[in-house]
Amino acid sequence: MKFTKMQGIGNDYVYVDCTKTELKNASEVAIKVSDRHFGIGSDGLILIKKSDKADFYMEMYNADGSQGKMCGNGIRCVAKYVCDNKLTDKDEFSVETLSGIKILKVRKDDKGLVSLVKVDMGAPILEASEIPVDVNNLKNYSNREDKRVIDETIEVDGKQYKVTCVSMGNPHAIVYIDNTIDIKDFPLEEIGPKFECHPAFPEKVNTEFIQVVDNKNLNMRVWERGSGETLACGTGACASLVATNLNGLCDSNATLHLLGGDLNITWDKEENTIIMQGPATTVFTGEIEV
Ligand SMILES: N[C@H](CCC[C@H](N)C(=O)O)C(=O)O
Repeated sequence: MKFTKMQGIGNDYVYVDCTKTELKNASEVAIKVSDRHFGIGSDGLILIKKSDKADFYMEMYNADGSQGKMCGNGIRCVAKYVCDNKLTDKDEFSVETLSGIKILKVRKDDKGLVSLVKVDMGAPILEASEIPVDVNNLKNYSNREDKRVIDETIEVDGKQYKVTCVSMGNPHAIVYIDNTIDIKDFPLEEIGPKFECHPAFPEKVNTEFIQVVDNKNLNMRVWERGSGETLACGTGACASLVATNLNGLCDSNATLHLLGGDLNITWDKEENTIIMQGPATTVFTGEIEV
């Protein structure tokens, strides 16, 4: 199998061009190639396919073989792949995902290669049942009229946390940590998995831990459903901007500072859509027996 290894601010995936050939057992292949010792090493596998509703189709798998419905860092790399490999000559095009069709705009460098990608990530989903969140497994859910989950209480491993939940086509729980600690010292490996599999999240959850630096800058670490800690999560950055704005802690545009780099996120309230802008990088190409 020919592949291209790419990363979006350190969130790295193995990309396979399936516009002409099909890949069987993608879930098993995702587990194999993601292994950082016995495989290529990645946060998962992304297949680029033809679509009859958009210019391309992105099929995404986490490192544990589970299929993801949307991947923000991944879709930026899909945009770079299809342009740099001349699968399209457009600078603006659409990519179908399990969470709907996304519109992407690329910026190219002086060699004609994509350096920056702007993605219209669509509207944030805030109603508990659509995220989904089972509010019966939150502590004293406030029974908001709008059925949202904003600054509610969740008990994880006997400790209570305030949580705000947002879907960007995939579920996210956002938790705020105070600025007295260095975010790198937060015990993510211990707490992340307990959020991921908490009964409040029937489809599991991606969990972002946020420090509010000021109303234009947020520090973020993330424990991803199906992949564990990643250096960045595009949908998570979008969900975190929305959650933090809903909690009155940041503007509708902010820079998310992740371990792997920065993402600029805007919540266009008029259109009610989230715009994400960030880089996409090709690391190497290769072949592997699968
Ligand atoms: N783990 C996520 C998919 C990858 C999302 C992330 N890598 C991004 O950039 O949005 C899920 O199962 O919902």
